[in-house]
Amino acid sequence: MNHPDEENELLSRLEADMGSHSGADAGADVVDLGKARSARTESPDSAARPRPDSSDTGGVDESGQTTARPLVDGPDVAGPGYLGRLAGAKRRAIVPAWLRSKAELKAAASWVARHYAHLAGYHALRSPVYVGRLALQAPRGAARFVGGSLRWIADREGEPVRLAAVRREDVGDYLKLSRQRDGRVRLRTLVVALATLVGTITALALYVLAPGWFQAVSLGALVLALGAAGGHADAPVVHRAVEVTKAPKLTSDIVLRALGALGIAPISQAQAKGRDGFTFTAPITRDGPGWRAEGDLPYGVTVTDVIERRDKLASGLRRPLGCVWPEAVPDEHTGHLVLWVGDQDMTKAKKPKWPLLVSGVVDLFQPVAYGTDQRGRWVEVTLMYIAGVIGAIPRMGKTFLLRLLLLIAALDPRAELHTYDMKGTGDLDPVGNAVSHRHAAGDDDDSIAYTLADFRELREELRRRVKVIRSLPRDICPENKVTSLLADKRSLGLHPIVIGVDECQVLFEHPEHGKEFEEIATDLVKRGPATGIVLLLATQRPDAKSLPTGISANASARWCLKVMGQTENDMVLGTSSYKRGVRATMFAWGDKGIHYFMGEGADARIVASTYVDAPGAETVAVRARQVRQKAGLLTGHALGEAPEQVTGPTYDLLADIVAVVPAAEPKVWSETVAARLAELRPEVYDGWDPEALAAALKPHGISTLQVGRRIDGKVVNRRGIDRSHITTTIAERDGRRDAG
Ligand SMILES: Nc1ncnc2c1ncn2[C@@H]1O[C@H](COP(=O)(O)OP(=O)(O)OP(=O)(O)O)[C@@H](O)[C@H]1O
Repeated sequence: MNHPDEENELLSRLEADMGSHSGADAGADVVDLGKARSARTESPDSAARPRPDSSDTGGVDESGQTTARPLVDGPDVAGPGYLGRLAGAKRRAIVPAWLRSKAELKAAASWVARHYAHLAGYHALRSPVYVGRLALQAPRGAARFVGGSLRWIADREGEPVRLAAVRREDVGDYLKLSRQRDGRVRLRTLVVALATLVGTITALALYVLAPGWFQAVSLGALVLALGAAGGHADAPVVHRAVEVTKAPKLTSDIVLRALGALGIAPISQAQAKGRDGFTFTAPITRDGPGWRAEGDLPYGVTVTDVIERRDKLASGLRRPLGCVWPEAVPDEHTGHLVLWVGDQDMTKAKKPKWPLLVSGVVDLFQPVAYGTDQRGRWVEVTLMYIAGVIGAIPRMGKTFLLRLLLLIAALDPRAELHTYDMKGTGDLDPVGNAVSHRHAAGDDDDSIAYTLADFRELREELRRRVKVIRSLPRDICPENKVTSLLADKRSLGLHPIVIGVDECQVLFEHPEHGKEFEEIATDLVKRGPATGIVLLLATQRPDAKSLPTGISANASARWCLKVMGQTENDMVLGTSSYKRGVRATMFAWGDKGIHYFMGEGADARIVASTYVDAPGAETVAVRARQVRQKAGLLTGHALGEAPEQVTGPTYDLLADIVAVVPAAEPKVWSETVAARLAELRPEVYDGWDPEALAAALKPHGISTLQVGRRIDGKVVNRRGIDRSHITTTIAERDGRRDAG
């Protein structure tokens, strides 16, 4: 039988052959595939070699000239040489990863110890019941023993053969067998007589000589042995103490059976023809608490096709869905499948304890463990230099994940936290109230105003930081970004700022301030990471409205729990993630906290975030607060201080002027502008006169000028503004900002 790749190669050669003839008689060639195949089978590598005869390398055209057929297959020597192959070879780890992990070994050892301690306790408690049951079964055991011995003496096992000889009326055989039986019976009778004698003497000796306890033990052992012999197969005396989860060994047959059941045509067709439909490239091995199989799918089948049918794969493997994790290997071809089958469902498997739950602080510039992968190994995240997006359908663990990340941030005493729980259920309160510089919960007007004021402050802070970084000497700030050392220098004010917003769509969809929130958040996402400002946005409705594309496209860290469709998936995980097989749609409803994590240029990984409930979060936050208190780094909301800007929010004067002066009015008197501004935002502009406006415009480099207006036929000159000056200044400012 030909291998599929050989067949494909053959077909492409035939196509090439047909193509070469097409000039003379296009489409007229009839190719006998059967013959061609058998020719191919006879000479397996002949197709790859250019053949010398002219009929194969070309043809003869009408003018009698030989036409050279372009050779598509190279000469014999193909591919890298020995050294090249060695350089490109993939070395398997000498010590498997799971053996290198001390934590994993420790966990395994303690599981084994606890398992046997449980067994011992369970059976010790039930041992009197076991003894009673065995004693009850002992008479039956004794009867079986006597009956069995008598049958043995009488050579009952030979009886069927003797009867067969009788039926055949074969006198010779019968006599031979009878003689043999007589000899056997004599010998066995002797053995039994001797054993009975020895047994009786031993019993008598024990009765006379042995101490009482020894007699009791011996009698007990005899009764138990007879009890065990008298048992029924369907009524075991000793019951199971542990229902061991049946995690059968993953074999190649099981993998092939499961792949064959996926309904992927090329695999099914190959298997129907007696081939495997999957080529294992490495032996199936233990990998952490599970099995790992690796190999190539048939041509044209991608790992994505398998991931899409994860539920069918689980059915084929006869394992729970949470145990079955097909994955693509990023630097391999798209048909290279790694199948990891865990012993236990990922959601149910016991997770290691999060070390930060009980002790320790964090350096946000360093990676910090926040979850575990399918194999139970820690997955780390570096919260600095990122802008992150968390997306999921409701109730999958989005808020818990955001809170977990904020707890990590809280444990770096330098980090200034701004926490916004727009859902308003108080999920972020443990962090917010303990350590946050700014914190609000709910989507009422006060919370929105508070958040807006803070966002405006953050925008100013971002601008300040950009200037500070630009002004720092190269040797101190070589990469033009905040480093851990720079963050330590309090005089520079470049400490990490971590902003977490749950249900961020509330901000971006706000009828009045939505655009401004979007503008500031986009700026923070784009320029924040380098300046030490980290924005983490969580939403349960990842679409273009709730997560503006300027933000979702620029986020460098993405966490995607279960979502329902391709659009949401790609919105959170990045364009064409779904196509590449990174599909958070495959998570089951019960996969709470399980998500795809993509960050820091790394490929998507499946992670189960550490479960820290509200009391746990409170404990960690209290510890974080104590550390901050000691370092004198507790500020703002955590100290009970109200922000200064809430009652008098900062504003964008230039944008406001453009809003109130339409393009049809190129030049307007200052008093008109002031009146319109006061109408737009009375809390800010009420009481402004032309002088106040002129003073406010001065820092922007804009001065007022004489504007003449015809009133009652006379030209009246007053101070005013030229709208084009305002728009030019805005364009310059925004241009600089974008460029920055
Ligand atoms: N890492 C986790 N491991 C196990 N269970 C979790 C995990 N994270 C969250 N859960 C469970 O999922 C539930 C929902 O979590 P959470 O409130 O974070 O969801 P959500 O996506 O924010 O929901 P909503 O959209 O309603 O705000 C929690 O009550 C918790 O029991």
